[in-house]
Amino acid sequence: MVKENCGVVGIFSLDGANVIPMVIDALRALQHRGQEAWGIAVPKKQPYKQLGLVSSGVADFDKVTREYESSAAIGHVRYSTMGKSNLENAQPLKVKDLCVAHNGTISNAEELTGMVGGCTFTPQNVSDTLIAAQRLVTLMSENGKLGNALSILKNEMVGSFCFTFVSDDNSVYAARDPKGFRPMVLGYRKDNNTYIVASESAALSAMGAQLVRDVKPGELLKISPTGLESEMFSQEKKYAHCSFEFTYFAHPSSVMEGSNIYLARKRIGQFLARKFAIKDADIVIPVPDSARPAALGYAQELGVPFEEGLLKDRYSRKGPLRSFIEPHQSDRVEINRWIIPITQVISGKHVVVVDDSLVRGTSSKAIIKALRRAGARKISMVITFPQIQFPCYAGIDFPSQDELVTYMGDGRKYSEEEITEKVRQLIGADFLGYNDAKNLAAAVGMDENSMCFTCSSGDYSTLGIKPMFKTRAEVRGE
Ligand SMILES: O=P(O)(O)OC[C@H]1O[C@H](OP(=O)(O)OP(=O)(O)O)[C@H](O)[C@@H]1O
Ligand SMILES: NC(=O)CC[C@H](N)C(=O)O
Ligand code: SF4
Ligand SMILES: [Mg+2]
Repeated sequence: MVKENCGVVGIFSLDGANVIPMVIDALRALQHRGQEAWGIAVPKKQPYKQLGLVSSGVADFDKVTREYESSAAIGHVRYSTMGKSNLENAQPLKVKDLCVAHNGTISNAEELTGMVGGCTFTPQNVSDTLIAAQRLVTLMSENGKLGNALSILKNEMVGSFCFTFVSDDNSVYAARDPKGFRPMVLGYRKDNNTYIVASESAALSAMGAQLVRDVKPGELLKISPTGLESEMFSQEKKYAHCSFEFTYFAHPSSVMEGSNIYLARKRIGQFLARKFAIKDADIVIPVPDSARPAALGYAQELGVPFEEGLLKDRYSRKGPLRSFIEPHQSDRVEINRWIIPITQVISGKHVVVVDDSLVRGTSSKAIIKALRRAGARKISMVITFPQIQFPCYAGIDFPSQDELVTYMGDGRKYSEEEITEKVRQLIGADFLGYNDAKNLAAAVGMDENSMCFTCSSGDYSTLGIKPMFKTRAEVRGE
């Protein structure tokens, strides 16, 4: 029942400008966070929603801009986590007079359905966002304000959220969960006196807005005709910013918790080269696209030539898409099948191939096969994220152990080294090395204890649970 990482945006213009074109630009800039569906909501209307990429709706942009004209709006790009990847579950969702866009996972949505009533839970039909929104609206009718409702919901729910809301009374709200699992920033555009809240600063750059700051974990922002207001609905001090954002999810141009993602990835590569100094390598190549900055950092640190040895086929059916966030395994395989090696770069060489993560192993299996076909003499693979052995319940789409490449399934306890060796054999590399949490946090320049590493450590204390691992079939009903 757990996968996530959508992109959310909320915009309010104090000068009364029509913010719809800005929402569209922001959603396009957040496309890497969700490629299944997108939508926009304004006060007093049902949300506008479409399946597919934002760019595929280009023919309707003018019409949407006219028909949904508003100085207050929210938007969403979806990477489905609970509930089918269909139009009904696409976001924003509307409950009474509140529209909501959600990045995150409410992993105990099943439990919460008991509190909202009228909903029969099955992993196929439930949308955690809808359950959370229904619960919030109920809590608001009992307790008055959104801040009060969030301070209750945070104790009832397990998981993570960054919400943007637009209400029929013409206000935009944004809230970030108390641990700050998912990213969220506040921006401002001077020329039309407009505040923007978005998952990443890439969305601000896309519309010529300035980054003001990160939204604080546990903070609720309200933007209305009287301006910007902030209140804290939680006083939590121990944060758990998702470390996976820094290696894979976020856009390289974004600034997150004060660090630019491209530069952070380059440093992660440099630090990884100190951990695995493969001095007899002939070339260093990235797995396109997200590992590029890390591979560059790795190569520069080691003094080994950086080359582009693999290219994504951007003309194939799913060519421009990210494979990992596709909902179906067949599409993940298809995207990786069309990564083309350059034989003249690879042939006869000891290649260090750098990737940002090894989760289900779909990508590495395909990549190493392609490098062998292109005549690589030796293949060493280094991964900028630590070994993933445990499901994520706070943000990314691997809700079960059985879908992970590290899962051995025989009930025996394996050491990290033994698992690395098994995975190495499975993907067909000559060497496999994973980063570790300490090295990764040091490269980003953050305190390791303020970051989430649950999927590698198995320590679920930040979520306050001791999970009973389920299979993907049980969790997703697939
Ligand atoms: O082990 P896996 O389950 O295959 O997942 C990890 C791979 O998937 C991601 O790439 P993706 O194809 O999503 O796109 P990108 O690198 O171009 O962003 C990630 O960068 C790894 O390459
Ligand atoms: N990726 C997300 O953050 C998804 C939000 C929500 N859980 C959904 O399934 O739609
Ligand atoms: S468990 Fe892993 S993927 Fe999930 S939020 Fe934590 S670091 Fe990110
Ligand atoms: Mg990749």
